[in-house]
Amino acid sequence: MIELAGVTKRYGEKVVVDDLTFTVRPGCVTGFLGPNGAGKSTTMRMMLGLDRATAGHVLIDGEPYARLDEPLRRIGALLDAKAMHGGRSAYDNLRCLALSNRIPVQRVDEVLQEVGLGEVARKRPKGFSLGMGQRLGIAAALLGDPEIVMLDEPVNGLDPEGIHWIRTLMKRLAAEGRTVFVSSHLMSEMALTADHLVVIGRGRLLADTGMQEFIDANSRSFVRMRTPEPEKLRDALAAAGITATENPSGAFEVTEAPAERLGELALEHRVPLHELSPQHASLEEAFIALTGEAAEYRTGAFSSADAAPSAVANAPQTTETES
Ligand SMILES: Nc1ncnc2c1ncn2[C@@H]1O[C@H](COP(=O)(O)OP(=O)(O)OP(=O)(O)O)[C@@H](O)[C@H]1O
Repeated sequence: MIELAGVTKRYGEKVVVDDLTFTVRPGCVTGFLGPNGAGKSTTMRMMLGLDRATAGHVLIDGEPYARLDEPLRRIGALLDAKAMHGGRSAYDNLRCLALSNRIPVQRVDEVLQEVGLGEVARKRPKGFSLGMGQRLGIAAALLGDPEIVMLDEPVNGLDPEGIHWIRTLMKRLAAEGRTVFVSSHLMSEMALTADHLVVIGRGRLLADTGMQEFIDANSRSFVRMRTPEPEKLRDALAAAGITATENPSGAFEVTEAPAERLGELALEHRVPLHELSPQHASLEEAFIALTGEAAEYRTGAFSSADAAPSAVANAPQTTETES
């Protein structure tokens, strides 16, 4: 378990992590999301004692990282896959890590096999592809067989097979009762992997909630209807007291009634339908709706007005400007 209480990090005048309090629990995959520059890596570095918090504290299974006995056996992390010594073989990199952390050296072969680098164990990481480097970083994180695994953007550079592999690995680690904390910008991947989400924007906590609850709370579900006789559908809906919005392509969007009720209503009024489809928002839509205002760097293509109305209404206030 990882517990953060009031964790704040300032660089000069700039507050990059602002009073974060949340707990990462065992037995599930917790996704850590936030726009570029939100403070995710800084938070992870503070969890590992690599950066000192300006205020507040982080506890790893009840203790600060610095006080952990044999820390690699408690928490394994991938923060920067390029941190390996490029001139030393993959095997030697991990062997040094094992020896300095009193981890049996045979574990090196086990983890290299596990991440699919068994055949290149004697090769130097400087010749590795981005994906191979990520796998080696993950091998290092798993070396001590830790109860807590923390991965910063682990799918960076991985091909589809590699992405599938890391997803399966994280789910297995969580199913074994371990604590898995992972950051990623790939929303579709996160939606498939994480059970729980912690979302930050400009260093502040925006959400700490289950995956489905997050999507439900930050997006709008509706039923889309298309008909060649819009006048008739308008009348039928109005007669039933149901409000619909019509989008520029001519489709009707209804939030007030389920698809079953709308289908029956159309039948009753003899309105031909070309489409009757419930629409559920994706994690990506919910994420953009929640973090749009908090994004430090974004293109002009998105404004909060593009977000679903209910999504904007549900988002916490994040309108203060950065110092
Ligand atoms: N050593 C430092 N000195 C000053 N500012 C820093 C330092 N490290 C990070 N920052 C700033 O802190 C903010 C948060 O950075 P951080 O890398 O933690 O964000 P992130 O959420 O991981 O971003 P990304 O998704 O782009 O990796 C950024 O504005 C960054 O410029």
